[in-house]
This record gives sequence, structure tokens and C-alpha cells, in this order.
Amino acid sequence: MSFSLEEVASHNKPTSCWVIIAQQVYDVTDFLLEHPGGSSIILKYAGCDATRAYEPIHPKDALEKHLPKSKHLGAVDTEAAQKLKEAEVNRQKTKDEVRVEKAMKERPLLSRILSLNDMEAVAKRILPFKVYSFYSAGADDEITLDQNSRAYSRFFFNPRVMKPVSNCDTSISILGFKSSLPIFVCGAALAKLGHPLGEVNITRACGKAKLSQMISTHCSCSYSEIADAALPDQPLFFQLYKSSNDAKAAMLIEEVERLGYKSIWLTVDLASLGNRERDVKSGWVLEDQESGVPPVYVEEVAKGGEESVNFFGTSSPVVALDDRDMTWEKTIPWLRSVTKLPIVLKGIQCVEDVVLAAEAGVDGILLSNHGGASTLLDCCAAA
Ligand code: HEM
Ligand SMILES: Cc1cc2nc3c(=O)[nH]c(=O)nc-3n(C[C@H](O)[C@H](O)[C@H](O)COP(=O)(O)O)c2cc1C
Repeated sequence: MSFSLEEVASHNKPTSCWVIIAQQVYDVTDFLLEHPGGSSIILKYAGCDATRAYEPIHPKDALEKHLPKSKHLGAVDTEAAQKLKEAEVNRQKTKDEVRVEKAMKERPLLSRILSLNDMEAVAKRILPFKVYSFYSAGADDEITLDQNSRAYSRFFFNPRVMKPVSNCDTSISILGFKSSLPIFVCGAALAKLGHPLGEVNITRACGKAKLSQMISTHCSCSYSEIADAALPDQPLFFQLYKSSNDAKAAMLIEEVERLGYKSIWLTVDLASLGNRERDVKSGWVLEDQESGVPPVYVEEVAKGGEESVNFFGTSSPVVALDDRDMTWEKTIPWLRSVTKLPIVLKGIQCVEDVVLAAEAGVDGILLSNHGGASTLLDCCAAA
């Protein structure tokens, strides 16, 4: 079955909502309320082509996994496909896209980027404004974000000399897996926003460097693509945002266990999303930059605009359907009952909770305040 653009466009309401993704037509009416980001994000594209918004965020298999087959209605017809292609070719680039294209051409060679600070400065130049805001924003006044990096300058080495060092071994073992350095790659959502190869690229790098990698529940490549990119003996850990629906969470764990992931890192510091103001603001800051004229706010403009403001930014969907009522007594035994993998709690921040974690019998903890980025509170102690 194939559809014209006009036919798709007539399904542009919450009561009948179709979208086009990669020239395929989907009926997402029933899915609206299940979408992790809520319905309003999808409704923005109701009756339209959502490909450009959809592809950099969602794993390849998201539609197949979450929409019943019957909701994949068919493809657009030949004329519609042609029109969509033309619209994409003729689309006027935004100022931010033009800026990014220029910055990409002028970016330094990788071999000249010597430190994380250098890398961050390049990222700020070459990433789209909204993406950089999402990747870098901290909660509230970003005091914890700032303190996390400052903490490194509060501690000093007392170097000892006259020791043999020609044969140093920097490797350690993390949950029984050898790592060439005492670091690993932490789980982070949406890598494809920064590079089209997304998490898979990082997996390949970890394979070469012999490092472990934790994969976010909200990675933008599929869990299986990432598993396929890993070398046979390369450990992948899975970061779990636990759904409030236990059965769904158990299915997810079963899936990654089957794919060969080696441990479950339950994130416990995100019962609610932090107030990431730079991320929230980035949408309207960008709109003002694009319009090129100083914004003029009048009552009429503000009206109606107020309700549509997304107060959580790009991260908003991340915790929308997550379990906000996890407890030591309930959640850890439940997790043990659904997996044999080692369990690590990610986001422990005080001694009292370390003790409770040990009593609960977990296999490890990750001392972390989520980078001062997304936790509910700013002003948490540096971690
Ligand atoms: C069918 C059409 C869909 C459309 C048009 C759509 C659109 C979007 C958009 C535009 C965002 C970004 C929100 C933002 O920038 O603030 C988003 C986020 C998200 N969507 Fe969808 N979506 C669709 C289907 C799905 C499906 C099937 C899933 C699978 C569960 C899904 C899961 C998510 C998740 C988890 C996020 C948050 C980003 C992340 O952490 O990965 N979406 N969606
Ligand atoms: C862009 C970005 C995305 C992140 N996504 C996730 C995520 O999906 N799940 C999660 O548990 N933590 C996520 N984090 C937090 C990191 O895993 C990590 O806790 C943070 O970068 C601070 O490092 P630390 O825990 O070593 O202090 C994200 C961090 C950033 C910067």
C-alpha cells in the first residue's frame, strides 16, 4: 500500500496521527502516550515527514521493537517520495548548520587535539548549538559541574623517586575484566547527535584501546549493533534506567544479557530530572539566533507560547517513564531475581548509601553525581 503526501497530511491530530520516517508511513496514534518523550514531540510532526528529527536520536530497531507491525502502513507513493527528496535537497540550511559546516572544514587534525580541554573546545565549535547544550549542560547554576573538574586541582601528588619504572603496568580489572587503563567509558545517551556512527564508533575505539564501555539505555545505536561492533573478548556493560513497568525492565535486561552484555549498572541518581537550564534554553536561544533580529516580546506572542515550553530540554524524554519509587528493599531483590549478571549501582554519593549498597549485596557502586548534569540537585559534593 502506498500513500500520497496529502493523505498522510490529513492524519495530523492526536486522534489520528501518522508520520513519515525514511519514506515509510506509520500510524503512531496509539503509541503517542507510550512515547518516552510524551506525545507533544511526535505531534509536532503529525501528518509530516519526521525523518530528520527521528533518525539521529533513535536506534535503527526502535520502530520495529515498539510499534506493532500493523501500524507500519506502507510506503509513500513515487510522487511523494520524489517531492520529499526535492524538499530535502532544496531545504534552506539554518545559520547554525552553515556555521557547523564551516567549522567542520576548519577543525584541527585529531593528532593536534592533545587533551580533553582541547577536545571540548573543538566540540563547542563543531557541534550544532542544541547538541552542544545537551551534552554540556549542568543542573541549575552548574556549581557541581564546575566542582567536579575543580576537584582534580585540590589533590596533589607526592612523587617518590629512584624506583624502577621502565616496566609499568597500568592495567586493572573491572568486575573481573581486564582494562588497559584505570578508566572506562561511562554510559551517555544519544551519541549519534554528535557523530553519525554514534556509540558504535566508541565501541570500536574501546576495542582498540582495550577499555570497557558502559552502554546507556538511551543509546542511539541499537544494543545489537553495538554488541556486533565489539571484539569477541571486549566487555560491554549495560546502564539501566529502570522502567516503572517491571515486566518491560525485565525484558530489556533479558535482551542485553542475551546479546552478551556483562553487567547491569542501575542508575539510582535520576529519580527526577535536574533543571538543566542551558539545555532548556537552547531551543529558544537558537530561534533568536536564526531570526537574526533582536527578539521583541509582546503579550500576544507570549500567550499560547507559554504552555508549549519544554522545561526539560533534549533530556526530557530520558526519565519520563522511569521508576521513581525504587527502594533498597524492593528494587535490588527484584533486579537479582531477573538477572545473574553482576549489579552495580551508578550514582551513589554518600557513605551511608555505600553501606546500604554493601548490605543489599550488590557487586559494585559507581561514586558519581551524574557529572552534576542531570541529577535533581545542584550543589552536590564533587564526585
Ligand atoms: C514513530 C515516530 C517517532 C517520532 C516522530 C519520534 C520523535 C522523537 C523526537 C523528535 C524526539 C526528541 C525529543 C527532543 O529533541 O526533545 C524523540 C525522543 C525520544 N524517542 Fe521518539 N519518536 C518516535 C518513535 C519512538 C519510538 C518507537 C521509540 C522507542 C521507544 C522512541 C523513543 C524515544 C526516546 C527514548 C527518546 C529520548 C531520546 C533518547 O534518550 O533516546 N521514539 N522522539
Ligand atoms: C551527554 C551525556 C549523556 C549522559 N547520558 C547518561 C545516561 O544515559 N545514563 C546515565 O546513567 N548517565 C548518563 N550520563 C552521565 C554519565 O554516565 C556520567 O555519570 C557523567 O558523565 C559523570 O561522570 P562520573 O559519573 O564519572 O562522575 C550522561 C552524561 C552526559 C554528559
